[in-house]
Amino acid sequence: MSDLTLRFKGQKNDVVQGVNLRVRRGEVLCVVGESGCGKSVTSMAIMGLLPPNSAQISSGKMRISSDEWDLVTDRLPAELRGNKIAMIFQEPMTSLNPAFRIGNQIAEVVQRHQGGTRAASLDRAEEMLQRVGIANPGQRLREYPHQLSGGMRQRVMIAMALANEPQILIADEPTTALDVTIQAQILDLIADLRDETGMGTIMITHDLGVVAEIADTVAVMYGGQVVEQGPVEEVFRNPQHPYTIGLMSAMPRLDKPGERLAIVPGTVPTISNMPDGCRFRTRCAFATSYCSKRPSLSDIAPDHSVACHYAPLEAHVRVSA
Ligand SMILES: Nc1ncnc2c1ncn2[C@@H]1O[C@H](COP(=O)(O)OP(=O)(O)OP(=O)(O)O)[C@@H](O)[C@H]1O
Repeated sequence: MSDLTLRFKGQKNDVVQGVNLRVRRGEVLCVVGESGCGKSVTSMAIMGLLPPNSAQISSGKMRISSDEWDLVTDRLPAELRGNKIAMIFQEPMTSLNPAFRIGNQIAEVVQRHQGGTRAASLDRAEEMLQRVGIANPGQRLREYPHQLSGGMRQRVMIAMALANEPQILIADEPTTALDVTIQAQILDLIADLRDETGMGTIMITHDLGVVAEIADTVAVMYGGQVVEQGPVEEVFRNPQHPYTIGLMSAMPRLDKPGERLAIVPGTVPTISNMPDGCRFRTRCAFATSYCSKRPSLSDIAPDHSVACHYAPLEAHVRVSA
């Protein structure tokens, strides 16, 4: 996705500004940042799920292999949704309809994209339930969402999202509401499916433990902008944007998954109070008047880019950040 910029009606600032995200086949890109930094809005824009009467997209293009569309004028084409790109949410009931048996819901999605008989789609639904680790899938097919536990509903939603082997999976905080054991199982499942099918995954999370466990690349968002992006080991080892350095300074240890982002001093300005230029400058210990000019995301190493006029930061600055 390139150059996504959007605002909500009545706001004088963009809530997402010039965001580029790229995920390759078989890779997991984790998008991290404090609450309200625009992670979910970005994924909803990709999926064409923002309310058209209140969200105004002023630029943005999507490309999945040879399919390209303009997010300003076009919504995600229905033939690609669920087929080339699928999304799972924190709350599975966003995707599941309480009134229908889960087998019928998965089969419906399969038949819509692959055609074939009802019986074949139900077979595929059963296979997918098995694949996501649900015991007695033949029996579960006939149950309604409310008959399943939260963890099972999450698996059903994943089964449904992956039934047509999408090339891109967007997962918005898929494990936040789950207990640690189920969380680990779901992450393993996503990693297995990525390895098996080569899908690219964009995972939105607050949890640096999840990032350390599953990400190949990471994009750090602040105030609706990507401020740093790169391979996960590189960004963890050598963070360069003062915001990323702040997040990492109280970095949870990799053996303690489940810890949330560190608190960076200060609060994110509201959209109407966002400063011009670098949006982090009101919280940045190193800001100068030059920072009222917006820094572009520039490479400081292969594949590692940072939106800061002063990157790469001198070592002594990074120690005191
Ligand atoms: N429909 C809407 N109308 C107006 N403002 C909205 C709407 N949806 C989201 N916003 C605002 O857009 C900003 C970005 O929200 P978003 O949900 O993308 O943040 P986030 O980074 O995903 O946060 P969280 O981690 O808490 O989910 C927030 O300030 C939010 O209040």
